Amino acid sequence: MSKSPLPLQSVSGAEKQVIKKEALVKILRWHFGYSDFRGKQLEAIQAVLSGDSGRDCFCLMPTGGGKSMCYQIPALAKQGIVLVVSPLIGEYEQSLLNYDIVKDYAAQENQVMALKEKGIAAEYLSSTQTVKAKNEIYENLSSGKPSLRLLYVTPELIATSGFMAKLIKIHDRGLLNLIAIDEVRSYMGFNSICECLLPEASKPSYRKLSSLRNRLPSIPVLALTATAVPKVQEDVIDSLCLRNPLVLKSSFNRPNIYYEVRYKDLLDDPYSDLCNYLKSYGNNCAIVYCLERTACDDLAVHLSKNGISCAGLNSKLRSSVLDNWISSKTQVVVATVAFGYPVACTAFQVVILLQDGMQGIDRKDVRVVCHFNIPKSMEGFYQESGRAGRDQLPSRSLLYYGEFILGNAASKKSLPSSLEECSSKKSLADFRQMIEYCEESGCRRKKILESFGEEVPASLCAKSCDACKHPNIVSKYLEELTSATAFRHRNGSSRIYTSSASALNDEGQFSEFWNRDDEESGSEEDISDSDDPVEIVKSVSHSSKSSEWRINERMESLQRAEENYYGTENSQDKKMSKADKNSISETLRESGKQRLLNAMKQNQHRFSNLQIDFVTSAETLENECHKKYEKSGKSFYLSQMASTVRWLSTATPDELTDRLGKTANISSEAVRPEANFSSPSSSSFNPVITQVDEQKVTGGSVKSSSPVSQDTLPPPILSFSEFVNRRKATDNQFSTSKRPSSDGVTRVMEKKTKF
Ligand SMILES: Nc1ncnc2c1ncn2[C@@H]1O[C@H](COP(=O)(O)OP(=O)(O)OP(=O)(O)O)[C@@H](O)[C@H]1O
Ligand SMILES: [Mg+2]
Repeated sequence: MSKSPLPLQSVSGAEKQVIKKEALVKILRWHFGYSDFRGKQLEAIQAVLSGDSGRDCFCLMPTGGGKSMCYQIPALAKQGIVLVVSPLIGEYEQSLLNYDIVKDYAAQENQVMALKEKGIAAEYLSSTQTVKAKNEIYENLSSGKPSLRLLYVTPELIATSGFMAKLIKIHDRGLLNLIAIDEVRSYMGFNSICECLLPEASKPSYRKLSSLRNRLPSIPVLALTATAVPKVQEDVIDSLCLRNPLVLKSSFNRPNIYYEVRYKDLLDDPYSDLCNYLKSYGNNCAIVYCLERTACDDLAVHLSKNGISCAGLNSKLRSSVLDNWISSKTQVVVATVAFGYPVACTAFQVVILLQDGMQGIDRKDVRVVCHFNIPKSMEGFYQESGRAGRDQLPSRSLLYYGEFILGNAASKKSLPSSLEECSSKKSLADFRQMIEYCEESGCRRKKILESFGEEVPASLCAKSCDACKHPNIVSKYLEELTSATAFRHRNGSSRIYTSSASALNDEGQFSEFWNRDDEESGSEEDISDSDDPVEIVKSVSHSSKSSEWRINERMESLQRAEENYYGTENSQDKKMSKADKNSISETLRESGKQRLLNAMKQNQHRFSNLQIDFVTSAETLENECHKKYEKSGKSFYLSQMASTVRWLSTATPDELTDRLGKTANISSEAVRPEANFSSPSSSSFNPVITQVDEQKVTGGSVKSSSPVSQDTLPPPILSFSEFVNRRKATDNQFSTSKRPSSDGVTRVMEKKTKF
């Protein structure tokens, strides 16, 4: 299917300066079949086509807003070529960070294919193309009358002298119309984070984009981005040397997306919750983002088991998975989330594709985008959730909020400290916005838009987020979450997870889940929100003054939560009057034990050398959860059970032994050295829980299944305040300079501590 461009004279308006709307709409209809321009498209197009040499333009439009059209129409409205620069990781960053980078760039390929299908002459130049294909493109460019209208290139190519020389030749022949720099945020985000560490000689190629302006001063530059916080906007204009650009900013509001957060801690089983959610959307298409590679795999298994057709993405499967997805054969794609910027997106091959590739892949009917883990930044979240509803039809963004990780010094490798500091500051601030999005009441949409500097009334949302639609329910969840957090602190667990070498799971990845040992040994100086040790290296800071305030804030809020908890403990009588309503039936307890037992069996490969009685151990852990319920209510019990099940999926044998030991003072049947329970035929896998009665633990430890009697209480576990104070004391012993007495947090802790 080939369409010849419309005769050019029909687009020249009577006024020489601006091409008339009607002429441009004609082109739009002829080539793309759309009846009119959207948002600021027309203004952008008219700006770059205005006058003799066009005007620079910086166009901020939401994901799916139709940015591509802003350079595709100019390419068809004027003889000559539009050069489109799309982001790709540079060689220098590759070698610096030693990442395994996927070099081909699906977005470019995809756009070019779509244009060709419409009969528009477009090509891309990338390292994945054959020499023959590249030569054909160059031949076309140097021919008397090139047929090419759009040429997509990477910033790396722009930076090469060979390509620049060719470009100048094209320009000198009067054939270069416009330079469009798409997804410009990617360069600038990277710039902001990492620029400080790059030696001058190795400045990445995106920095050399400014040379386009110097070498080709008469060609208008159109910069486009879907997300740009005000600071980034300034960066873009400066770095690209835009001259008096027309800045066009559309609202980032995506009115057709309903935003919702679900709290993992309050869910019985987030996996089934997600399955049910996706099922309720029938055969519609969805994307699920995960933090960890293993979580992707787990989720893919869960979804498949539940009859949801899905595919995880990895480098080998990538093309076929995407093909299937684009052609609607696969309903759900489970994807690993990226850090938000290309440099950090490359730990897994799939990520580049997701972050950048997905941007160009124009599947419009994604109805649900789910984040199974908290994204690293609002920008990333916006981009990813923005994959939903590009056809403007009602769609949903669902975020499962759970725990996050504090990385400690042990996880830091050998990145230059300047990088750590730069990336840490930025990532902490970014991450904080996401926590606020999840943990604060109030309109979610407003929070998203405010993070991009847009002031909007809450009424804008029109009840299309959970906080606006069900404010009471959301407040209740948040209250429960706060109490659960405090309660778990009282009982030795935390929603903040310190990560260290021991928190690495079998595959060398960081667990999302709490590690009790780490809490005592870990440093609270660093926050990492990464799924990969290499990423963590980048996202944490050694000296990390920048992260300290975050930690301080976090500690204070946890301490407040803890105090709330003790406050409510005093009014326990009042609470207990609701006991009936809150009561946990024996059936629920039995099913809880079964769940724990199943979780142990599922993870038996990790515990096979640990000679423990799974049935008794499950009972012990359930008792622990039940004991907590007695104090605080059913939701705590459910929350504890859910998090224990999740914890079992990542706990190391030592951690399990330790927890069982702490919980039940076990020295007896819960850990039986003589028994080998690694075989499925072993009696330890007998699922009949009632038999546990015969295996009661004696000798001062667990004596009965439930309820736990006073004399079987586990050894006391430090409260959060005790923990902080003990840390403080230890730190003071080592060095007074490490935690000076002027430390605001320490003083706050001292003042507030009740112990
Ligand atoms: N004026 C228009 N009328 C109707 N549909 C349009 C119009 N302009 C663009 N579209 C369609 O909207 C969809 C999104 O466009 P496009 O891919 O250019 O968005 P984008 O802003 O580049 O998004 P992203 O940030 O995800 O790359 C495409 O299918 C495109 O064909
Ligand atoms: Mg785009």
